[in-house]
Amino acid sequence: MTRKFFVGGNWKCNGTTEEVKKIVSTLNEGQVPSPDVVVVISPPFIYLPLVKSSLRPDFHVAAQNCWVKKGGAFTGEVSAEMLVNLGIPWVILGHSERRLILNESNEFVGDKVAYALSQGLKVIACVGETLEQHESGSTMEVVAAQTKAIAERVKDWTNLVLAYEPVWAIGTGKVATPAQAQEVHSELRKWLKESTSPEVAATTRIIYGGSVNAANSKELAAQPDVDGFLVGGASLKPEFIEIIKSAEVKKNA
Ligand SMILES: O=C[C@H](O)COP(=O)(O)O
Repeated sequence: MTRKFFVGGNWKCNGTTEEVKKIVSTLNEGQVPSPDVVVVISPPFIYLPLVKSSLRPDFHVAAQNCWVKKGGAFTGEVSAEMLVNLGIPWVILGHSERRLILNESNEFVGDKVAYALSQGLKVIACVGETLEQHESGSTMEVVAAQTKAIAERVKDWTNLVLAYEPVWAIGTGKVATPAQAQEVHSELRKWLKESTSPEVAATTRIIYGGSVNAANSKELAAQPDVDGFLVGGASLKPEFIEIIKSAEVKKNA
């Protein structure tokens, strides 16, 4: 069963209009093996229309969050319906920066994932352990609990990509080794097989995020259970094109 390589660029809360135009122009000029890789660019909400209208058509756009249910009197929120209305196909949910800084619980993230999928959005759902949890050996326990909250609410995993992002590797320059990433991805796939179905386990893409750059992406991509990346800092730089090209490693695998 082939899982199409997936590379997401999460711009987080970065960029001015001028910078956004520059990054998009670099992306538009990049030579990438597009039929073999799904590329999804996730700018802040305010730049979604600009990026959507100027980005090359073979790359897709994602929001970085959406509200947990139908819109209404929820000041400051953006609903899944609004994203659909704007023609935004993807949304990132459960990023550790939201789980930890904004106290989004496993259940809340699970509810968001289920609602966004029900509205027709495709979801990149993030899971991952903190440094403390990593050092105490509870990585799988944490990641399984986060994934369980999603699995309890979602039956159809077709439009769901899981991003394993160890918090200790995010923005720190301290990337998980290929072996560490492979171990968690493989355990997570095993968990999916036992807790959902063999088909979901075989077809769901599990992508890695945390200090991915052009220098480490090929070795990470070579791991059998690493189906792509969610890239933060490096997605704002021209090297993002090189990271996308690491999809080539899968062809030769
Ligand atoms: O969503 C992306 C991750 O948080 C990784 O960020 P980073 O590549 O800057 O470490």
